[in-house]
Amino acid sequence: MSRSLKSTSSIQRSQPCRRFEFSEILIATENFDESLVIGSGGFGKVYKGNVIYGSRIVVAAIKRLDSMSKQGATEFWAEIHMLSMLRHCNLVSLIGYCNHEKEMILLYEYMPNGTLDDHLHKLRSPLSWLQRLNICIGASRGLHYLHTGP
Ligand SMILES: Nc1ncnc2c1ncn2[C@@H]1O[C@H](COP(=O)(O)OP(=O)(O)OP(=O)(O)O)[C@@H](O)[C@H]1O
Repeated sequence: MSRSLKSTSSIQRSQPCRRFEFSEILIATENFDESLVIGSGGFGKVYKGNVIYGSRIVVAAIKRLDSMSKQGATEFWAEIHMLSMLRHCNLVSLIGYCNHEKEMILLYEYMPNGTLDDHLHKLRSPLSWLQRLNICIGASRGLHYLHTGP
């Protein structure tokens, strides 16, 4: 997910991606309560939950690998290795991960404004052309950073 629709919170550049205990994930997701599911993708369900990060409590999007997913350990570790080195204001930050027995869980900074898809196709208030232009510029900056590196 790109971060063209900016959130108000931001993860500090200096904060590294950290390993979370499974017990922390269970608390944050209230034992993977369905009421906290905010979406679902190729990796699995995504939950919204509060976690302790550094000295703060932050809202996280918590992606839990589904055993039926075509993605697996290779994609999980690749995501951690790649995203833990990258920080850019137009990319969603990976804040941590949890690997416990067969559980593979990724924690990202929560984006409160929804997805670009929501704004283009689902929400009632249409984006202005200026907003669309700024989204294109932000996405391009994020992509440029991914191509050229930190
Ligand atoms: N950081 C986030 N903040 C808020 N909501 C998120 C975040 N990440 C994912 N979501 C929600 O979960 C849904 C699924 O996201 P996910 O990234 O798993 O799937 P995707 O974007 O379809 O990508 P893919 O299927 O290629 O993994 C999104 O559409 C969005 O609603």
